[in-house]
Amino acid sequence: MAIKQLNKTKKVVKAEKKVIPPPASESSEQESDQSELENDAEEEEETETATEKEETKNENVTFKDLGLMQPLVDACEQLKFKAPTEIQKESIPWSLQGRDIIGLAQTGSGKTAAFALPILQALWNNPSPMFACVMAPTRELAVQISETFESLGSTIGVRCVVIVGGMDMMAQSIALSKKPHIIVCTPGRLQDHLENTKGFSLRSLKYLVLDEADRLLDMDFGPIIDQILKVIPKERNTFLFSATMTTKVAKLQRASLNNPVKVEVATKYSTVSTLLQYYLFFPLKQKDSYLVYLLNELAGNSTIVFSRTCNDCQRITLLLRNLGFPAIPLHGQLSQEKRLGALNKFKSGNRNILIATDVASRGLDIPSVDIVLNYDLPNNSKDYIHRVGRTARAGRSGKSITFVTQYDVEVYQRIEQALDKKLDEFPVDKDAVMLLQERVDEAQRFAITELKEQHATRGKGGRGKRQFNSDDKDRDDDSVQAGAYHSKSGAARGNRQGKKMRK
Ligand SMILES: Nc1ncnc2c1ncn2[C@@H]1O[C@H](COP(=O)(O)OP(=O)(O)OP(=O)(O)O)[C@@H](O)[C@H]1O
Repeated sequence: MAIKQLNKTKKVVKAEKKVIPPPASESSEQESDQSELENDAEEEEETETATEKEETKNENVTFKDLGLMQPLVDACEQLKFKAPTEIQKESIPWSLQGRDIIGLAQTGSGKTAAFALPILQALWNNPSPMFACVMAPTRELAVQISETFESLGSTIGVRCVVIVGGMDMMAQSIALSKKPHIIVCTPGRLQDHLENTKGFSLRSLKYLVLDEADRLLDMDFGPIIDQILKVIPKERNTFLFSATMTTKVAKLQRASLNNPVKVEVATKYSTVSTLLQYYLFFPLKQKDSYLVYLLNELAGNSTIVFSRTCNDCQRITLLLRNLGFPAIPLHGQLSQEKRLGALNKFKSGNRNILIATDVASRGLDIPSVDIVLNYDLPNNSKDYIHRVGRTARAGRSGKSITFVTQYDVEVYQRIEQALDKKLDEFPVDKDAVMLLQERVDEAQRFAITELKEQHATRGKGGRGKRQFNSDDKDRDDDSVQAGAYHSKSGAARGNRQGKKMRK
């Protein structure tokens, strides 16, 4: 194979190279996981230096040229995919040749179809139940991947099932007994079925995909993946895809790849050129005022606000609703039904402000997202890349604004370092922000009282002991969207309905 030297800029590249050296010890693996969280820069040093690349020769490649059969070419056309994206161009021919793939490409660059299309073609050529298993780190992402398989495979009658936590085990067991072709799952629930569902096994599996592979191979999921890998055939194809692929040998070792082709369509922490990234620096005590100011300024845009914890997510939602913003929360302490409901409302435009934890940071494809606000800084550069990647997808434009307080400077500088660029400060009218402070403080006090009430309800062990279910339901109705929010905790709040912040 013709090979050229790695080009550090955003070039389409191709590589063929055995990347799996001998196993590392468990302890060194844990250390490396830890250091990855603590310092992204360290990982950079471990990037393989010998990776060999080749530039794309033909810019006008079609889906047909990649070797895809006509029904799949037709499906792409139906989805209005005019031409393959770079990662599709570079990986699909290898996948069709039966190679294992490590695929790295920017957020929103079409990685899902890059792994789904060759699997669907292989399924067509050799149909069998339990043909492929796709794992994803979040339930919402699993649902979305399944939808992609179904739309791309509609012309060949593919049958998919989604196996994720928070949903009824029995209904899933029944769905599995119907022998679907493709299982899209989160690892924990799949393991649960492998252990407890009679008659279910993955012994005939031909393809395993780890989407957001670096996340799936980390400390949280890794041990479960290890267990699953023990009970699936070694003779299979394995695809790893992510926008921030790990280069840690011990992690890649975990996936038991067989002489994989590494396809990189981006440098490690690159973001798309259509994404405009900004930061805002201010004292911590003004954080909520800045948030409210920005949401006012950016009213009409579809916005995701990322917070660090479920509690913060819930508090910010209540605060914004008290001020008349159509905000909806998405975090791991909501019931699964609520999570999917929130996502659907946001996707459909029914609510245009989603307040989310990192449960929404990876993989979710919501074309209409205009703005990502990092209310709290992400833990590391990888999470930053995935969060801001919820906008500016598939060639569209988008903006991200990251809040930086006096306590965040070090982490923020590490992110800038990883991005290898200095971001611009987002222009604001500071006097206008100051004018908001009093009303925001007041709304904040109400939000905190309300949050305490929610916690008290949960503590009593009623429905959804661990979840923000019932109270949240009260909030999440159309009257809230209209800003006509009525307080349970005092008439005073009702009087504030008129004080809407939105222009
Ligand atoms: N060839 C194509 N032409 C046009 N649009 C495409 C093409 N392939 C995929 N898309 C669309 O691009 C969007 C992003 O794709 P996808 O969700 O697979 O991105 P991704 O690379 O997996 O992103 P992330 O890293 O955030 O998970 C989707 O809406 C998808 O339908």
